[in-house]
Amino acid sequence: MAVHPEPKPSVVVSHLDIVYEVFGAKRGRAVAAGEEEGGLGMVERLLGQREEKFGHVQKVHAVKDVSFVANVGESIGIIGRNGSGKSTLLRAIAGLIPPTSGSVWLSGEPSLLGVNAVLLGDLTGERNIMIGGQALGLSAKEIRSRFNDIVEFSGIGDFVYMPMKAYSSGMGARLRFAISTAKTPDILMVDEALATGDADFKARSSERITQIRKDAGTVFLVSHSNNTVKEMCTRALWMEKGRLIADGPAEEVVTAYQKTFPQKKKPSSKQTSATDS
Ligand SMILES: Nc1ncnc2c1ncn2[C@@H]1O[C@H](COP(=O)(O)OP(=O)(O)OP(=O)(O)O)[C@@H](O)[C@H]1O
Repeated sequence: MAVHPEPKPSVVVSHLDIVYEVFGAKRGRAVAAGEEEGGLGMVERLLGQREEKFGHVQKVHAVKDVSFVANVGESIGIIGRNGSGKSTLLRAIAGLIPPTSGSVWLSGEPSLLGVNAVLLGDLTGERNIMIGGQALGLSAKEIRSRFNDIVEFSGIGDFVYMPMKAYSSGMGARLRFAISTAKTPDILMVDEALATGDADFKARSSERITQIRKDAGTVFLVSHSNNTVKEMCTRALWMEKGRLIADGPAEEVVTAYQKTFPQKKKPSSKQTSATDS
C-alpha cells in the first residue's frame, strides 16, 4: 500500500564513507568493517612472531560508498552481521559522525534513539523526561501533559522516580524510546532498543512506528531481529562489511539475508535475547 503516491525524499545519502581512526592501536594496518582477528594471525601473535606496533593510528573503514534515498512514510530496517556498519550508518545519518567523504542530506530534524543515547544516569527518569522532552522542543507544560503517557508506555512504573543508573538496560532503552517518540519526529532512528522489551512493549512500539510513518515521518530501525524488521519495516538495507549490498522491500531483503546466513540453532534454555539473525 503506497502511503504517499509521490515519493518525498527525507534523507539522501550519497557515496558515504566513514573511516574511524583508532589511536594507540596495536596493529598498523587498515581493517575492513566486520573483519575478524583470528586464524593464523592470532597464532603468530600468540607465538610472538608478529610485531606488535603500539601507538599506531589504525583505520577502520566502517561504511563504504553507501548511497540511498529514504522517503517520507517509509520505515527502513538496517540489517547485517555484527560489525557490518549498521550503527555507524545510523549515527552518520543523525549527524553524530561527520562523513569522511560523501554526503548526508536531511529534510527534517533527526531524533536518534539508541542504546547509547545520552540520558543522565545520576538523574531520575522524571528529570530525564523533562530534559529529553525539552531537547525535542516540547514546552514544560507539554511535557507535563505527556508525562503519564511516557511512563506508561515505557512500563517502568515507580522507577521513574529513581536515578536511571538503577535501571536495567531494558528499562533505560524503553524509557528512551518513550521519550524520543513523545513528539512525532521527522526522522526517528532506533538502534536495537526494541529488542529489550516484552511482547506488549513490541506491540506498542510497532503501533507507534506505524503512527509516525502515517504522520509523515521516516523511521530507521537497526535490528538483529529479522522478524522485527519484517513486521515493522516497509524496506530493508542490508549492510555487509561496510557496504550496502541490498536495498528493497523488507520481506525480500530479510529473506535473502536469512538464506545467506541461516539462523544457527540456539540452546533452548537461557534464551534471553531477542536476536534471531
Ligand atoms: N568509535 C569507534 N571507533 C573505532 N571503530 C569503531 C567505532 N565504532 C565502531 N567501530 C568499528 O566500525 C565497524 C562497524 O561498527 P558498527 O558498530 O557500525 O557495526 P554494527 O553493524 O552496528 O555492529 P553490531 O551489530 O555488532 O552492533 C566495526 O568494525 C567496529 O569495530
